Amino acid sequence: MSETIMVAGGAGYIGSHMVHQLLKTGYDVVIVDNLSTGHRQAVNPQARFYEGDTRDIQFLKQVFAQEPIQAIIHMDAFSIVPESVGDPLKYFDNNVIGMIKLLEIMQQYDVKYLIFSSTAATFGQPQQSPITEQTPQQPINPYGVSKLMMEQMMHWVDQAYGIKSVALRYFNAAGALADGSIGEDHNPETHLIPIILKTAMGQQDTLKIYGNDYQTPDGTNVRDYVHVTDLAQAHILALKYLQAGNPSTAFNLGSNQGFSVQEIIQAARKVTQKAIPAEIAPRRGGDPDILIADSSRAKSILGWQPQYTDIQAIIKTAWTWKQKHPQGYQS
Ligand SMILES: NC(=O)c1ccc[n+]([C@@H]2O[C@H](COP(=O)([O-])OP(=O)(O)OC[C@H]3O[C@@H](n4cnc5c(N)ncnc54)[C@H](O)[C@@H]3O)[C@@H](O)[C@H]2O)c1
Ligand SMILES: O=c1ccn([C@@H]2O[C@H](COP(=O)(O)OP(=O)(O)O[C@H]3O[C@H](CO)[C@H](O)[C@H](O)[C@H]3O)[C@@H](O)[C@H]2O)c(=O)[nH]1
Repeated sequence: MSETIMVAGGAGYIGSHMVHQLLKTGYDVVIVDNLSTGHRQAVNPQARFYEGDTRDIQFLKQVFAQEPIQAIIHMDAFSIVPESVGDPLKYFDNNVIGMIKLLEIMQQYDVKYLIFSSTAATFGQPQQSPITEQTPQQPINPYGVSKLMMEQMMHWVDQAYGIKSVALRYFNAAGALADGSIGEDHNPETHLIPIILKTAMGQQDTLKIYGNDYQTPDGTNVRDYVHVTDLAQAHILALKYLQAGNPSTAFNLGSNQGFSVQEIIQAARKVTQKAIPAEIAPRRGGDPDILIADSSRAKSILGWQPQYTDIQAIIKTAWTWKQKHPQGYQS
């Protein structure tokens, strides 16, 4: 019998790719999602879907009473940096309380393995680049703080109850399944690549570049873009790592390459063959200058081998999704 894995947030952008990858690998999948930022249409029909909120322990009990869940992949959270700066309590409420309730249910139902979507935002404005797992975590926005608190809870519940976990600190998730059947659709969209592609499609006139006075070669923020299916694969490897009896830990997941906002726009112009008008706008709140991952530990310990190493190839998958779904999901 195949193992049953719960994907919390499985109707979201990264979650829907996670579900696809698990099903393709032969796992049995349960999705829990309240559709607050996810989409019904992104729910894979081969998985069993329970619509509800992870902060609702009665709802979680109903799910766990019915499903033989052996591990949780915890992707449900709010994750927009500038929004978290304006409304920190929204982030502490959803992210931190959601984690407490998921850990409670794991303890009650003796579920031993947790793989968690953490983030580069836990590092804040790091003093070193690229960022390793040894780099101090000093978040500079409420989103990053909420994720660091969640990582810290995982440490203590391992000590107390033996719940084993891996925190995967993604850098900037990008791209879509190569066939363009699922992809990124947030409303409002705040992420750079989908907004660039909206502009390429003519759905907005001009792309705003949030600041060109950062401490970077061209003054615009530098980020490390990692393909969403490569991220999904890392979770399966992390689960196997825990099931082999290895200790709880964290890994940084990125491409080890940094691209400025200007460089991403240039790459997208090449992929789409569109002009993509852009203008400099004031800084957005909470953006660190440069975030680049050192993912060598994930490669050596998990055997993670990202398939996408070229930024244009990553953008091309997002463009395929956008061309097939110009208005995103219908529901
Ligand atoms: N997108 C990135 O670049 C990035 C980078 C680092 C980390 N992450 C993390 O990865 C995870 C997934 O990100 P995403 O971009 O796919 O976001 P997303 O908003 O597309 O997906 C999150 C999903 O969780 C669901 N959800 C949120 N709160 C919930 C709750 N309380 N109960 C049930 N369902 C809930 C939403 O409806 C949505 O389907 C998040 O935890 C995010 O913090 C994302
Ligand atoms: O219209 C836009 C949108 C974004 N940007 C810039 O593009 C860069 C990337 O911004 P995104 O919003 O795409 O991504 P973030 O780096 O803010 O954050 C993302 O990656 C982080 C990890 O690095 C977090 O985990 C978070 O969940 C996820 O949203 C930033 O410098 C931002 O200022 C623009 O200039 N114009």
